[in-house]
Amino acid sequence: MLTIKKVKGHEILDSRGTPTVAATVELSDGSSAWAAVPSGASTGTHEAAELRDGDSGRYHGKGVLKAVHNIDKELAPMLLDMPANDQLTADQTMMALDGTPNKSRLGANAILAVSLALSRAVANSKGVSLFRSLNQLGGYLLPVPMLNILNGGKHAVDSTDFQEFMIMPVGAPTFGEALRMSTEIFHTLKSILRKRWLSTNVGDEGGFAPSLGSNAEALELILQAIEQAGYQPGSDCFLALDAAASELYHDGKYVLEREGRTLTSAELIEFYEKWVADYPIISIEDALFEDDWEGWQLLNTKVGNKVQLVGDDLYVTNIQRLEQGITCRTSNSILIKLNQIGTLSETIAAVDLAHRNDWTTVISHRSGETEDTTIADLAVALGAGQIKTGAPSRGERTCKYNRLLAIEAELGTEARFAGKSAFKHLK
Ligand SMILES: O=C(O)[C@@H](CO)OP(=O)(O)O
Ligand SMILES: [Mg+2]
Repeated sequence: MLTIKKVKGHEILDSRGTPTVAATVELSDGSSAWAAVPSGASTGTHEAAELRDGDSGRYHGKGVLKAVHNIDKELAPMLLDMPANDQLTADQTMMALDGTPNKSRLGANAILAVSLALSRAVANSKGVSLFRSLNQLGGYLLPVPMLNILNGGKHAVDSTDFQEFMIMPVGAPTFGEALRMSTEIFHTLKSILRKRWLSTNVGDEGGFAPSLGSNAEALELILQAIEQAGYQPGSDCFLALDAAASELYHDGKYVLEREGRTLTSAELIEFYEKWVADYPIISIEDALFEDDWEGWQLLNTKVGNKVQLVGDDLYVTNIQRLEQGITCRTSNSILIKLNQIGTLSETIAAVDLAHRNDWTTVISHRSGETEDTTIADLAVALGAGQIKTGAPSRGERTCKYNRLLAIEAELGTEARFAGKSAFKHLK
């Protein structure tokens, strides 16, 4: 029987230059693998608890070093000699050892690093790519990329209120063509910004972060870029947003600083209704505050049949919150982030639950990333249909897109691009 022989934690740096956790797992047949855990800036309150050092970059010994210590001294001895092929038991063993509902004792980041390294080591032992090792569907669907080409909110200083203005090249025939189309639009946007003397410096996720007077201006600029690059907005390429509205929510209202406006939940919903009518928007993520369940319900009744409504901070990849969302019909889609929940098994369970209920899923990076490309394989393995992993301008983002290109090449004629089929409301 293939068993776990060694588990080791490491401290590494993420793309913001802050410490993060990685782990190596070795198996009895000599196979081994490494995996790293990213970090968020606009984190949801209900996410699993990580052991981190904060944004100051100063080490206080309680954060990542503690997580690494927990891997070496608690998780490693517990997992030693356990069967390697049983991911669920390994994950459940780590959760039981942690003993808290939100993984706060050992750290969700410590547990996730080991969980992912184990799955990668098993794929190496089988001699197959991770997406094949994790696939239970029998077919391979390449995701539509959701590229954040204009960064605002907590990911950039002095830009837009809304955090992410994204493009989705839904009309492309293949993943490779979708990526080519997106990079053409990205470079065209750069030249449009330059001509207007607007900044072309990039934010945390690689998108531009110009200082703009309104949020709508961001949409207008991107629409121009799509057209100037030679594509048709609303058929070749759509717009997508992540408002990250929990960050805008203060004392029960939503503050749009760039526009000097403070809106109630109902007013913000009207704002979205108008945008959905005026612009080719295919998806809105975190449109409202993470605990504004009633607002989400109302929004879903108003525009849920015209646009994908994605819950990120709202569900935090957590089965219980997702179940509540399905019951209350708060949206029609969920963002999936491994480190919001802390194990591979729970992440897969959340995707399965969403798909069984005819919801769409978007596999996502974090704003503080690493070179780890697991999410690219996961998106294909689970047939998610969509992946969100930033702009094509920073290595920690392009490595995920490049991994998808490699997967597409490995699959050859077996590869199918999700395109329009990834969206229920376009069918
Ligand atoms: O809000 C989000 O969706 C993410 C990723 O884009 O940002 P962060 O990792 O900062 O939470
Ligand atoms: Mg989000």
